[in-house]
Amino acid sequence: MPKVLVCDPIDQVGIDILSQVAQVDVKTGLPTEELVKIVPEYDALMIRSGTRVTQEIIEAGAQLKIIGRAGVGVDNVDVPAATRKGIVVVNSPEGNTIAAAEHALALMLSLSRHIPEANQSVKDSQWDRKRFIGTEVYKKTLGIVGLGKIGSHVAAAAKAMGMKLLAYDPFISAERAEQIGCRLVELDLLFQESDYITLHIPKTPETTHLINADAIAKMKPTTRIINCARGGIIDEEALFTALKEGRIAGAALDVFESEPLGESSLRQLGQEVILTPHLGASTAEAQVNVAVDVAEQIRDVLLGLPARSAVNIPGLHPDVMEQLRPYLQLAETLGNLVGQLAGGRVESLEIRLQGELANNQSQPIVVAALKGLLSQALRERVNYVNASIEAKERGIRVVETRDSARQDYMGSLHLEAKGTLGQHSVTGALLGDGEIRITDVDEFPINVPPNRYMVFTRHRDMPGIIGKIGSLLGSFNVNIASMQVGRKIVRGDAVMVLSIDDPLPEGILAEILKVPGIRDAYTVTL
Ligand SMILES: NC(=O)C1=CN([C@@H]2O[C@H](COP(=O)(O)OP(=O)(O)OC[C@H]3O[C@@H](n4cnc5c(N)ncnc54)[C@H](O)[C@@H]3O)[C@@H](O)[C@H]2O)C=CC1
Ligand SMILES: O=C(O)C(=O)COP(=O)(O)O
Repeated sequence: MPKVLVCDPIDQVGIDILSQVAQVDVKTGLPTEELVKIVPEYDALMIRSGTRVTQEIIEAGAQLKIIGRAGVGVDNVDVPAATRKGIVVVNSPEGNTIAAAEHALALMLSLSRHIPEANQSVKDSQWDRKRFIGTEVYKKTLGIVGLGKIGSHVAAAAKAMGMKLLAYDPFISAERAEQIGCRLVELDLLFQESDYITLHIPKTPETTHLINADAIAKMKPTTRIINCARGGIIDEEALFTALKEGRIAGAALDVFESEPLGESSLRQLGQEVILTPHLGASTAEAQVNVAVDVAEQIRDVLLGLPARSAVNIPGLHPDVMEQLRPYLQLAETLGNLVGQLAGGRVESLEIRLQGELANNQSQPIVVAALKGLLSQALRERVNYVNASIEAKERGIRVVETRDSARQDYMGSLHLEAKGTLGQHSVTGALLGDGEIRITDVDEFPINVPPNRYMVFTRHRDMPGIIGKIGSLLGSFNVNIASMQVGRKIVRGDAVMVLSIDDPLPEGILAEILKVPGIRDAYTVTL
C-alpha cells in the first residue's frame, strides 16, 4: 500500500479519502532535518503553508510521486526541483478563494472602524467612543493588485459596497477588468489614487517587495494597505517606517516575510496596524474544499490517473483532459513506437496534428509523445511532468505542426523521428470506440492495432517473402497473432507488421534480415 505523509493540519475529510488507497501518517510541524530522514518511505506529501518542501527534501524522497498543497500558493515548494524529479505538484486553485477574499474584506472594514482595538477596550471595561471614529469605504477608491480569482471576488463585494475600483494586473485585458467593474491602470496611478490597496498576487521574484519605500512614497497619507496574499510582497521595514511616521494611514497583514511572525517591529504599532496569523484560508468551508480537492488528486495519482490541478504539468481543464485522454494514449504509443523504429539517438521529433485533432490544444499531446519517445531510455523515470525537460536536456528538437485539411478518421497524429540511425515516421488514429490504430509506417499505409510485441520489416514486395517469414518464426515457436502488409505500388517496397504473442527470442531478427528481399527489420515492445 502506498504511504502518504500529511505534514500540516488538514481537514479529516481529506485524510478519509486518502485512507481508501494509502497508509496515511499525520506528522505536523516536523523540522526539515526530520522530514529529510523520513521522506524516503513516502509516495506522497500533503502540506499547507506551514511546511517548506525544499530541494533537499525532494531529493531525499526516493519514492515521491506527488506533493499536494491543500491551498493555492506553492511558493513553499521547490517546484523546479520536483519537476526535474518527475514529481507532480498539485494544489487547490479555487477551494479557498472565497475565504481569502472575505478575510481581505474583513481586514479592510476592521481597519476602517478600528474593530480590534475597540473590542479590546470594551473587554478592558472601557467605553471610549471618541477614540474609535472611523472612515467609510463607500465612495472610496480600492486599488486591487492582482485581478485573479480572489481579486475578482473582492472587486464584486467592494463594488456592492459602493467603492470605486482600480486594478493592476499585467496579465488581464482592460475589457475583462471592466466586466468585473474595475478600471485597469498602471501601478503608479493605483498607488497615487487609492484609499485602500489590497494585494492578490502570487509571490514571485517580480512581486517581491512590490510595496517598498518608493511605492509607499507615491501613496496618499490616508491610504490603507491590506495584504492577504503573501509575505514579502511588502517590504516590512519600509512599511513599519511609513506607518510610524504617519506617511500612510494603516495596514492589515495576514501574511509575513517569515512565518510564524517572530520578533517584529510591527507589533509595536497601535490601531493603525492589524495582524492576523495567516488566516485567509481558515474557514470550515475552505478547509473542507481544499482537503477534498487535493486528497482526491493524490488518490488519483497514486492510482495511476492524471491530476486535475497540477502546477507542473501542462495546465489543462479537467473537461479538456477527459476529452484528450485517448489522444494522449495515442501520442504516447506512437512516440514509443517511432523511438524504437528510429533506434540510436533521436535528434528531432516532428509532431503533426492532422484533421480534427488539429483543433485541439497541442501541448499535452506533444508531452505525451515525448514521454513515449523517451520511455525506452528512461522507463518509469519519465512522466508527464519531466518529459519536456528530459527531451530538452537530450537536445531533441521538437517541431509541432498542424494539418487541419487532412481528412482521415476523426483526426490523426503523425510523428517523424530523425536520429543518428536514420529517419522513421508513424501515423495513428482513434476509431469511434477509442481504439488505437497505427495507420501508416514510413509512409506505407497499414491498419493495425498496437500490440505488446511487434515486428516491423521493410522489404521488396515479391512472392514468397511473407511465407518465409511465417515459417521462420514458426520454426522458433513464435506465434503470430496478426500480420499485415502495406505497400504503395505493386512489387515495389513494402512494410510488414507482425503482432506476436511473446517477445522475439534472441537472434531471430538477424535470421529475418537474412531472408532475401528483406531490407530492414525491427522488433518493438509497446
Ligand atoms: N492568506 C491566505 O491564507 C491565502 C492567500 N492566498 C494567496 O493569494 C494570492 C492570489 O490567489 P488567487 O487569486 O487564487 O490567484 P490567481 O492566480 O487566480 O490570481 C493571481 C493574479 O495575479 C496576477 N499577477 C501575477 N503576477 C502579477 C504581477 N507581477 N503584478 C500584478 N498582477 C500579477 C495574475 O495575472 C492573476 O490574475 C496567491 O498568492 C495565494 O497564495 C490564497 C489563498 C489564501
Ligand atoms: O492557499 C494559500 O495560498 C494560503 O496561503 C493558505 O494557507 P494555509 O493553507 O492556510 O496555510
